[in-house]
Amino acid sequence: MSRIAYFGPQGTFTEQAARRLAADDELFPVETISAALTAVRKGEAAGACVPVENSVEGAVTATLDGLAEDAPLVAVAEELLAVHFSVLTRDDVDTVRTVASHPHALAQVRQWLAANLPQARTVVASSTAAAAVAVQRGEYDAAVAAPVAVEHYPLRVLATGVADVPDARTRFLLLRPPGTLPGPTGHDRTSIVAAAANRTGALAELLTELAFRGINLTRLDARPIKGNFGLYRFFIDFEGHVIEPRIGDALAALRRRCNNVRFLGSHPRADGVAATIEQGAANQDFVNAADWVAAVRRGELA
Ligand SMILES: O=C(O)C(=O)Cc1ccccc1
Repeated sequence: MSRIAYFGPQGTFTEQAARRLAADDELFPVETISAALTAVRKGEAAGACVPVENSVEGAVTATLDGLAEDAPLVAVAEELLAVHFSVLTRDDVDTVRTVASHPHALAQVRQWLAANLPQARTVVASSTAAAAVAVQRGEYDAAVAAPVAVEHYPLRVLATGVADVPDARTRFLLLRPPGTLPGPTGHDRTSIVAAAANRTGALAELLTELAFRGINLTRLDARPIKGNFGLYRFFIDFEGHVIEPRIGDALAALRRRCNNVRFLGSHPRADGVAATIEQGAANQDFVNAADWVAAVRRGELA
């Protein structure tokens, strides 16, 4: 049994994801995403569970920035959670004047708040569960939190199943130090981050290397490189596993074009969607083509 840090405190959506991703491990909460990554880098945790993207608000920037900087970590598994919120308050609150939550949660209930608590001001908390703690302490009137939060923080449930977008989902990663990779399944995702050069077509060249090999992208995010205004890192997720010939070939090409490519992991997709294989771009096509070149070099074929 190993120790896994998760973005807490207790009762976050991330804790629920961690329970699924590391069911046999000892989980412990930390206050920020950055602290979860640091715990792994310092060897205080064998892994970390953090949110990475959301179908309504997009990237979780603390996770992306944390993965691009400092010692490398790799994603070995992911989990997808359907996200519906509960709105929690204290018994002594008559009128809700302040509503606290994680920025991604507030963004997903904007319309509900406008319709149901129009008088309330929103306040950002470090996580949904941290907002529940703050309400319990009397700092704010209500929290937008995960349904499980009431099991940890005895608050009054004002509303359940709150979500402006009914099928909103958040994806979470289990991150570990570089080591053994999970095996390929046919429904994998590979993630990289690269700082494309600041010249015409640099990003297009990276993407073209993937497109040429029939590799389907699943996400593209840009993040500023701090301290270098106007320069960006690109986080690129695509179908496939680094062990596959077509993916290995693409990664080698990206590395040729850009020597700061960082590999962020290959692992099974939580939604089980199988990789798209384009005509002439199956792994066997890559193997056959390499064999053909080898035969030509041996002088056996022309
Ligand atoms: O704050 C939490 O509970 C988290 O785990 C982050 C988050 C916030 C909003 C939606 C999904 C995950």
